[in-house]
Amino acid sequence: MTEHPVLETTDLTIRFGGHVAVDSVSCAFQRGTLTAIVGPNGAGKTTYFNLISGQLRASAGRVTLNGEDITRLSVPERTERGIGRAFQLTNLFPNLTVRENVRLVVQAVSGRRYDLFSRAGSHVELIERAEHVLAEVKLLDSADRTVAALPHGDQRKLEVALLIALKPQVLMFDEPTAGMSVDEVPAILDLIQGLKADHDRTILLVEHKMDVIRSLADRIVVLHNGALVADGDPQAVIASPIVQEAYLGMEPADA
Ligand SMILES: Nc1ncnc2c1ncn2[C@@H]1O[C@H](COP(=O)(O)OP(=O)(O)OP(=O)(O)O)[C@@H](O)[C@H]1O
Repeated sequence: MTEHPVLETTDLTIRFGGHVAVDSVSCAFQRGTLTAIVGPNGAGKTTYFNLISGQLRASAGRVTLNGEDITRLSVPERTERGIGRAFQLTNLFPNLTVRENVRLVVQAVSGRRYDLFSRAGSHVELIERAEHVLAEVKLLDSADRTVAALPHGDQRKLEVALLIALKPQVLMFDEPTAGMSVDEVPAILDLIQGLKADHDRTILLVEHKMDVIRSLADRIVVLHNGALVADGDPQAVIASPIVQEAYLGMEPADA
């Protein structure tokens, strides 16, 4: 029996004036999967993400999380329910250390969710939880450095750390390797690969780079002109001539 999807969009649509940027997209995301959302520039990928995370409000259709309709909820309300989006965090404290930044988020989440259960929110447990998050993103060695002194790649890792400290059910990455130098890319890919080890997580990834998609995705969804035009197993989607030529701009030989 198939599990109920964690996240689902149904006929999700947004119009900007006369332009339909996301066009009646129906798609369900299962727990424990990583889905890459691909398509040419302007296909509607980021807009689709914005509709899921709440930065934009839909013109029609709905978004549900564990069956609850969240279409009209604000970004913080969606975050609270478990939608986490990486690289959108503006709340890094540059003059605090990596560890202090992580502890602040862990503490804030703890206060939010466990305030009546003092044991769960005890000081020792918060510290341990922060160390666990730091270990997961492989930042223990840099934990005492101030954020301002971190290399760019480590700042990205810290952003992932703050995301997972929020304990989201759905983790969204919009071009996580964009702007990275070639030597920084493998670490962030390893990190995202590692996030899949926790099978409670559902990961959505917007990405252009085929090698990244190939190494991470369990499934590929293709958007074109705002509409969902292909959805399935990565190999099959990548190999399909229509997708290669029309939507990914590749020659079949590149696959
Ligand atoms: N706030 C907005 N107002 C008007 N048009 C918008 C707005 N946001 C996006 N669009 C339009 O919607 C379409 C989809 O844009 P979107 O950024 O979602 O595409 P994308 O697939 O993420 O592209 P890219 O790969 O280049 O990032 C584009 O035609 C874009 O110009």
